Amino acid sequence: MLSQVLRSKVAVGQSRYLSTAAVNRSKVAVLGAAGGIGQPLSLLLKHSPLITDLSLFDVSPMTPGVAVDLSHMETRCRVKGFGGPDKLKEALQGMELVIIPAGVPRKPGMSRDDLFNVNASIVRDLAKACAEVCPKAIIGIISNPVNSTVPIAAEILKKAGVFDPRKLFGVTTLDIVRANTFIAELKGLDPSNVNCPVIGAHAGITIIPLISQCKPKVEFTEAQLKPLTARIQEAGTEVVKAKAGAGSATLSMAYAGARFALAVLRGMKGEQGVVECAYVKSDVTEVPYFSTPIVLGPNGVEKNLGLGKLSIYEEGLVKAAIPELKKNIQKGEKFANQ
Ligand SMILES: NC(=O)c1ccc[n+]([C@@H]2O[C@H](COP(=O)([O-])OP(=O)(O)OC[C@H]3O[C@@H](n4cnc5c(N)ncnc54)[C@H](O)[C@@H]3O)[C@@H](O)[C@H]2O)c1
Ligand SMILES: O=C(O)C[C@H](O)C(=O)O
Repeated sequence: MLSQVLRSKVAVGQSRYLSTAAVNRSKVAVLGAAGGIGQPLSLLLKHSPLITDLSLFDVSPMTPGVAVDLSHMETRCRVKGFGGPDKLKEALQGMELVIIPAGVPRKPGMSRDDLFNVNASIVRDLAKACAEVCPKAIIGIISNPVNSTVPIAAEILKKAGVFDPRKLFGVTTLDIVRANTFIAELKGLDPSNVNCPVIGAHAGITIIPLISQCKPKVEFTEAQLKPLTARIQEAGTEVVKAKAGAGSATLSMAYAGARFALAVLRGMKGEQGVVECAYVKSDVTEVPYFSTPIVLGPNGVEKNLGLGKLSIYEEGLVKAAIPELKKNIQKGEKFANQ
């Protein structure tokens, strides 16, 4: 069962998961819900007892059809579909958590930054609508380039006077999912028992796996560590190449997006000790947005757990990432304020 797969990573214990589900359930919107990520992500969310109402929005006219399709699943969550730009505000009414996978994906040869020209304005407009209709909602942004789209959304929310740094997240969960999987493959472990923090952000060298902090503890020689780090950093490109022009990761991203959304909901409902790495407003390094492990609480970020103890190799990775990330952030902020 899908919920069991997610549960092993998303819940501390089954009884806690079920009792939380019984008393507290929530309203969640997916913006970009008819897309390659949006559809399987909505499927996984519809499967969760943590959600009462799922609001599916996409500019595509097929969105109401996606909602009707999902609504036949024998789970309690109600699903509504909203297709077309004029339906956006209606879709956002009363939402507590908004997950945004709207936007174009990469083709072979492109960087995530090459998506900026199209996706920046999509995220800007969706953030504007959230600021107006559901200003207290927690927002999780999947749309690339995440390193820049999160600062764009932050600037838009600031302009509207509703920015709460605890409530805006760039979704980097897929990097953790990949790190866990690749480490497990190399060490012959069950990936569902591996937990490797991945910090920084979500593009190339800004993706920084902290293998020295992996649980259970794993040892690699430097000759093994470098290609493993590079594989985690370039895993998105591995999928883009394999899909040969048909898009980027959708199914593993839907899994990761659901893992993230359900963790946020568990934190919102008061469950203690829910931790996910995510790209947030941060003073942990010299750049204003940085991904680190975050304790999730009723208002989103409860506590930033920071970098932890880094190996010398990992310190080098952080140092190399900062100038690139700084440029990505400034580009997003400049766009939003022009
Ligand atoms: N953060 C991550 O780890 C991660 C992982 C994979 C993909 N992504 C990114 O997610 C985005 C979506 O990827 P995909 O494969 O689902 O693409 P897709 O093209 O399959 O789907 C995107 C959907 O967004 C919709 N859309 C476009 N403009 C919109 C708007 N203004 N409002 C609402 N919906 C809109 C489209 O109609 C489409 O249904 C891409 O930018 C991709 O790079 C991020
Ligand atoms: O690689 C991409 O373009 C999509 C996504 O960011 C990923 O990491 O799979």
